[in-house]
Amino acid sequence: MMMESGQNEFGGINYSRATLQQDSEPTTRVESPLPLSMSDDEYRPKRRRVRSPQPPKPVSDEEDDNYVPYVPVAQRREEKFAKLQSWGVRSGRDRPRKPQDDAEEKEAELKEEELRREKARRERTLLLEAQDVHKKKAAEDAKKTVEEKTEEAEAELLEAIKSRRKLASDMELAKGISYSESMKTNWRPPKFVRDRTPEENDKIREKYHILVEGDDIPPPIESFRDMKIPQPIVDYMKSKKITSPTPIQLQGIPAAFAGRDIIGIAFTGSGKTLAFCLPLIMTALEEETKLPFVQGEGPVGIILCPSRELANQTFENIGEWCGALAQSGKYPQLNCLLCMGGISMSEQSHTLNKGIHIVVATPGRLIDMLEKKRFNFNNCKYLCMDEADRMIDLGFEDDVRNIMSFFTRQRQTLLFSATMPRKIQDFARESLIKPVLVNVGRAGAANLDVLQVVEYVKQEAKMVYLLECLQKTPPPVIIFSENKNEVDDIQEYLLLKGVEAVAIHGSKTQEERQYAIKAFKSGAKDVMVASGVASKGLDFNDIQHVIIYSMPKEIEDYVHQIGRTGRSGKTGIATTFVNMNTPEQTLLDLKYLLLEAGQKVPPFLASVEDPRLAQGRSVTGCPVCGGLGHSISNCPKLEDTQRRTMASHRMEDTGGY
Ligand SMILES: Nc1ncnc2c1ncn2[C@@H]1O[C@H](COP(=O)(O)OP(=O)(O)OP(=O)(O)O)[C@@H](O)[C@H]1O
Repeated sequence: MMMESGQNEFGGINYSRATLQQDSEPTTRVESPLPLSMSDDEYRPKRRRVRSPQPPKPVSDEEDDNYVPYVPVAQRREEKFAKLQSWGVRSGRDRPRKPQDDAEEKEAELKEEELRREKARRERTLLLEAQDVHKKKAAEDAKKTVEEKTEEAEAELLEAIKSRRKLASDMELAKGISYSESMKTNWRPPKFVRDRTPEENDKIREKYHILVEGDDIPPPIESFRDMKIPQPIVDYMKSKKITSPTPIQLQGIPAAFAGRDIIGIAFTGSGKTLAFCLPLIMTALEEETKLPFVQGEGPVGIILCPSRELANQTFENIGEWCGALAQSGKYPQLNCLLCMGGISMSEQSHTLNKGIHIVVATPGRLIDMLEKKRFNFNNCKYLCMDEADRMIDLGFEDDVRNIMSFFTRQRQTLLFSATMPRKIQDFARESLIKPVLVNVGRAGAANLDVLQVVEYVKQEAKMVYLLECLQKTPPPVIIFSENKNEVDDIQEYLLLKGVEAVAIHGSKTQEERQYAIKAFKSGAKDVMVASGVASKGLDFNDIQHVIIYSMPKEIEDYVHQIGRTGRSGKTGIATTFVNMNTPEQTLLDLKYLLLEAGQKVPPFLASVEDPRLAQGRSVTGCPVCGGLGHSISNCPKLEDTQRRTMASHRMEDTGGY
């Protein structure tokens, strides 16, 4: 049915935006929206008002109604003069002039002239001043070095990408809820520690190369016993050769016990897991001791991990420590739930049917469980993110905010990683409450216990050379490749050559992934070929050798990959294959990382020149990815983020296809 514009099918008026605007702004011409199928030429609005018989003028209704024809000024003056004459009013023109009138008129004219000149003078001065400012700025710009100009441009770029929302739930952001004080706990350091002077504390930190930032930083404590950790856990750790805390633990654990939000950065294999799990176990123990949990209660805290493998590993660690507590007979049993894709929750119904103290989760499954109300966060007060830079970066940021929205009270937030670029650190600092930053070594630096060997291997020679390379050390060995198909090809080749190899990558089923990890961890298989999945946080026993078959674009990934060896004070080797397919910038990142770690730089890598040095610029780490070989303007991670963002916008624009 054809309808008149402005009318709906029931004869009523359609209050489109256009009509509403016309009502409120009668003098403004408003374009009516065109029906999608019509062009401008086709569209002739039908009006309900009766038109005048005159031909339409090319103006809008309002102009039409109020139209006053233009009369030149001179003509208007003449008409006014004629009108006054007809009323018998004598104008100045025919009135006899007195000398006094002439003087007054002259004076007025002079004044007017003076005012006009003054105005012109002022305008000229303003113009000159503006020109002066412009010239000065141009001169200043000309004086700036290329370095200064580039730095300015990069600062602008950094500022532009900084504009992300605070890491808090939408509700907290909307209601402007922000907490100013850290969480209160009952834990106190022993008296001899409390009595230390700040200088004494600094000396201890210096001894362990611990850098700290923040207000009222809790003191470092050099023994687990002095941290007041329950004896059964201390004994259990001893059985695992964990006798004294590592640097991240001796500063991180007291800070977490004191209820502080933490940004914890320490190299791969330095014991971060214990640093964030122990405080949660202690909190859960305290709550359980006060009032035992029953079905439907808990959790007290959650640990978020970016991958299923890492979640599973952390869950197993917590299970062992809680088991040690319960087996002592002196402490209650604490229940921990693993919440991740790929496992059925019915498998864990025995835990769900009791009170839950701790949840270890990947974001997606956790959100799903919370939405289904399988448990809630009414009593949850501890949120830790492992590999936090990965969690905050890219895809997981919104999931994390979503998870935060299930908290109904203040929480203690802890972020841990071996790599934490400045951009993420700044962002985290803004989002946490009075955070303590604990930094052991440069964020993103390689573990010094890993001997890094970089070899030039032609693309076509890689596979054959791999076999030779495997001879460098006894097993276990991990081989990393960036490409899933390549992972499969390498495994197939090794199997053909009689090497016991398993493979793991994102396209494998959960069972296949679990089988591969189990077989490798138990020593049943000598070699694991992996894509990025296995690089972050996985703790395999005594890996002797990591072979990086294809160098990752992002240097952070390289740091995590070589970090699968040389863990908990042991040494290991990492061999990396590069060739002319490796981007120059990646090579430069690698070169600086080797130099920083005091490793041998092979001649072909040493010859890669840094264009920034030719421009007279200094070498500073990229704030987005921490790479030392490039600046923010050509950061591969930023490019990747932008590509993904654009792709997701395109998906949204096309309704997800
Ligand atoms: N105080 C300690 N003394 C000796 N070994 C320890 C100590 N704390 C932890 N470990 C052991 O060190 C290994 C590495 O620990 P963990 O996995 O926590 O490292 P990480 O810092 O999280 O590494 P990544 O950054 O790769 O995740 C583990 O096997 C752990 O049992």
